[in-house]
Amino acid sequence: MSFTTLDTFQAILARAPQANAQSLADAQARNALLTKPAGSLGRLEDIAVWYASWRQNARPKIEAPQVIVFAGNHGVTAQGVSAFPPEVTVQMVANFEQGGAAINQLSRNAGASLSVYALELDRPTHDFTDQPAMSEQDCVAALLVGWNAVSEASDLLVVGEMGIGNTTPAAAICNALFGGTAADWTGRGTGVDDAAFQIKQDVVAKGVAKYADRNALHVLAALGGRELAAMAGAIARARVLRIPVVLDGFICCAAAATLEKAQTGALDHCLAGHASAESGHARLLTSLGKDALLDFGLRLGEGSGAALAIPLIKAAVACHSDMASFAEAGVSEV
Ligand SMILES: O=C(O)c1ccc[n+]([C@@H]2O[C@H](COP(=O)([O-])O)[C@@H](O)[C@H]2O)c1
Ligand SMILES: Cc1cc2nc[nH]c2cc1C
Repeated sequence: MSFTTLDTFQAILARAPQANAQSLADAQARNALLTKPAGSLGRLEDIAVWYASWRQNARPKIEAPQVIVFAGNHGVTAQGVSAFPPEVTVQMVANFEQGGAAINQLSRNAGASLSVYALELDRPTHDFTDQPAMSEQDCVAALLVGWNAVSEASDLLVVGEMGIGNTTPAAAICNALFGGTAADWTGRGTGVDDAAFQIKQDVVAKGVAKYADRNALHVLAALGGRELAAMAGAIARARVLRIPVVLDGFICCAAAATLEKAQTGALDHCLAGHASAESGHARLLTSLGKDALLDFGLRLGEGSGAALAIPLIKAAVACHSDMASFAEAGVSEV
């Protein structure tokens, strides 16, 4: 299964598998037998049952989490919307490859594999205040990088990104998809000063005025970037493979939102790993109906907040699958 146009990609979303109702019921039944007062593991119980329903297994394990970081460059940086120069994207890719970035440590800590895909860094997207950031063909190519990056052997997926300037396309996508004003969705990203922050809001408003009337996947092409499209492609492939996904911060969730807008329920296999400090992320999580697992004030990207949540999800599944029942342990029930 693959695709060559945004329409055929959208058709894949429409046919994607749902959670398995029988595994959900079986996991709920198992949860009720475990040696703990009913409900005493709180959200850990909900996470484990949800995970079981996607894996079609009432007693699942997490043994092969995968973290994938996609990197892209953005023509819109010419407008002065980031606190850092665009060369930092390729420099950070080298840092990922040398093991020196936060995501290297967080992936290792979580027992996850890490792979990095640099998407045509020497060919930035177009400045969307001038013309669509990507052609349909460019967007499909980036979606396919993400689609093909997901390992069939993975049992939990984190997608992250690196791209100087990419909080601007993320804000523009959110504004186009969910309405409101540019100020509702625009934050300070890597830490822009007041003057650049004003420019950034104007840039977002300009892009939204041009392209907000398009359907969600065409909004991704016109206002997004290659690493955002690659994240969307990977999240969609994970759905087809029944691999649960942990969403990261503002940019990751903006990319994911294009799937949800294209096909309601397209993110049912996803948890929100954390609430980013980027203003706009809280509103985005509310719009997506997701409640973040962690709220640690992170605003790094790279998949860092989602990777930090992997051990929590592993803990939930370990309790669910490996605890003894009251009968097995000889513990009296009420
Ligand atoms: O994940 C987030 O919520 C997040 C919030 C702010 C910044 N970032 C990271 O910072 C970069 C984008 O910031 P900016 O200011 O260049 O648009 C990009 O590499 C992201 O990974 C990430
Ligand atoms: C140094 C640096 C590291 C990053 N990681 C993700 N986005 C980033 C942005 C900068 C500027």
